Amino acid sequence: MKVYLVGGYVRDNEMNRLLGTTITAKDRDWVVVGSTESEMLKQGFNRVGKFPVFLHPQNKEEWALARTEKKTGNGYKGFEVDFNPNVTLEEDLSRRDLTINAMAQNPDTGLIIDPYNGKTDIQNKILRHTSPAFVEDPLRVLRVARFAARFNEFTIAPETMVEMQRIADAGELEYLTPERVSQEILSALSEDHPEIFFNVLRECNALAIIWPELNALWGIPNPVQHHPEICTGIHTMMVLQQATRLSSKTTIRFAALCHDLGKGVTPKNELPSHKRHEIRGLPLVETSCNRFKTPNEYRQLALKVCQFHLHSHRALELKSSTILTLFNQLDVWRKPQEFEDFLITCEADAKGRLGFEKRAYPQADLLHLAVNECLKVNAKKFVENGIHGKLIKEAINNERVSIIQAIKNNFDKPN
Ligand SMILES: Nc1ccn([C@@H]2O[C@H](COP(=O)(O)OP(=O)(O)OP(=O)(O)O)[C@@H](O)[C@H]2O)c(=O)n1
Repeated sequence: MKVYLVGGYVRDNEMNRLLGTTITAKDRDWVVVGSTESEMLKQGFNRVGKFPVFLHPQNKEEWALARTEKKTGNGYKGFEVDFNPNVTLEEDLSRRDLTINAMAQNPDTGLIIDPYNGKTDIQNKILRHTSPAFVEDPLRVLRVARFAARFNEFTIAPETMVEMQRIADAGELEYLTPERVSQEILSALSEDHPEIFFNVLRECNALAIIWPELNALWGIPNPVQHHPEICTGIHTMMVLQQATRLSSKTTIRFAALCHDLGKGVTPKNELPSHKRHEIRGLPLVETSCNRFKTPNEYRQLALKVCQFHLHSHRALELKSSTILTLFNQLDVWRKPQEFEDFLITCEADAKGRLGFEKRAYPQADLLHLAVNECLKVNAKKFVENGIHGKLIKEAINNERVSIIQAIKNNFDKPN
């Protein structure tokens, strides 16, 4: 039997060598040629997962028998896998998604085995599918989009884009499980250019299937004075970029994507105005979160940003009592960190507009300061002064409103 390093580990190291990048290569994956399941088990490997994949008994690295795959049904599940010991390294590499992911390395000599010219594609910064087997796994449409978001200087080969469109148009993406789609989306959100992920999915007609509520935003106009970029889809991508610049949290980036979903359902006769889009957006955020089974913190932040982002933008003009109501609605007393994330997302919304990128967002400073000062007010002082029952809450609220008013007085109104 022979073993080779494969996949992301080889790709990342070759990128560093050929392009001078400094990617920390992830865990090592191995492919085993000329062996069998029983031989692997005899050597102490443990079998994991559905495919002939094993874990090394000591270091727990993944070792997989070389295999070929043939599609037998729709979507991701219908596969016939052949892992007989005669499957060659080249055959195994040919079933892999992209040429840059289809290289192997001999661990003894360091030699790179590169039958599909992955090195050349790295040098030319091209994401190119390895073989016709690409279409056999629809998840690859999302993977390519994710790699485009990660390696943002790379372009997708035109012939690969054609294959991606073909997969989307054939309805194959509908067979992907929500878990796999969600995993790809959340991991794309942690890349440096997540907006590229969504733009690529749009380009190959996949976004309409994967996330129709988001896709609906392209072509929906906004009033030009607030949105020189006009299109809500373009605006949303700009907000995502700003959110990415301001924070590494994927919850914030997800909320940025969801904040204007309501604009996609504004009645045509009301355009380009979007009254009540914050409320109209709420069920669409819920639908999106249900579909992707997002963890609760994603849903909570996205709903709050969707409903209250305009309140944040208008903070300098709002009455102090309205600001206090906003704080109560946002539950800032119990969730101060979520409130910070809310403010960052609102700032991203304000800056994610053509020509507005460098504008200050004093609203966040005001609200941030106001919450911190309001948090210092507690019942103790009022109890000591003989106030009881319901009146305590009222006294706390009154004091908080006065504090907010004093802070507002110190803030300049925007021009
Ligand atoms: N749908 C898939 C998933 C994986 N692979 C192959 O399996 C390897 C390992 O997959 P995985 O660990 O999921 O991804 P990586 O390419 O290592 O990328 P990442 O850094 O995102 O984990 C890939 O390089 C690729 O050769 C594939 O061809 N098609």
